[in-house]
Amino acid sequence: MASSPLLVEDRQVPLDATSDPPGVFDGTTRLYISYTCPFAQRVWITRNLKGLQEKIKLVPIDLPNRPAWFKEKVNPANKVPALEHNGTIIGESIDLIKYVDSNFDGPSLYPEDPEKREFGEDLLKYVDTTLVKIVFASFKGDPAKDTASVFDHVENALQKFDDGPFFLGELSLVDVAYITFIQRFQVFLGEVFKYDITAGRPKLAAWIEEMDKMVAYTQSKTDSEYIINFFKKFM
Ligand SMILES: N[C@@H](CCC(=O)N[C@@H](CS)C(=O)NCC(=O)O)C(=O)O
Repeated sequence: MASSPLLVEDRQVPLDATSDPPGVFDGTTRLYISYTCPFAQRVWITRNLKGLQEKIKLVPIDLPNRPAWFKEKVNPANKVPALEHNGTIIGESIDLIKYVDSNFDGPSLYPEDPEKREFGEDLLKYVDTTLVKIVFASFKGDPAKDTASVFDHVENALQKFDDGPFFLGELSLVDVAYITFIQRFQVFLGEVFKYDITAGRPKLAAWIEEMDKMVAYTQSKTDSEYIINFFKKFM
């Protein structure tokens, strides 16, 4: 299992419409994020887990008041996460966590075992195409009922490999891809709907507990109050 580096970084003030751009394409590797974006958080955690705090510079952006140069010079899609590396910009969080894992030093976050890799690919597809969509849609309905199939899917997936508490046994990119949304859904559904997503799901409860031991992840968390207020817009 990859160990979490102990380095906890101070948060910088996000760049906004009044900020000058960094020296884009000057050879520095930069990860553009928003501190509150669950997609960007996946890449941030991957960078931390691999111990790349010195090699990949974090550039937080104030998305609601983002600088014009972000779209013009950095990411034409105008979204975070975006990674500036070797003269190019790469986006899309799932592609990016794989890219960072394969193209930088640090412990590997994807097992070699073909069975685990195949299962991992299915799970990496499922999270954004199914889980996130169904849970968001449930905010307008009855989450305890409407989300049962997806959280049961997660519970069952966590039972497949018994050589560790993580989706593929050992810690991998799959855990990183899921935790940023699962944490938010746990907070929001618990607070607003009084629905505990871990009730009757011991593997899910144990997995969240295990993830909470990793400073590479915990230092990237968004606070509960922000999550609750933001997700209320989707009700
Ligand atoms: N599919 C993308 C989604 C990225 C995304 O939607 N990022 C949001 C912030 S959480 C964003 O940049 N939104 C800005 C906008 O859409 O204008 C990924 O996985 O990276």
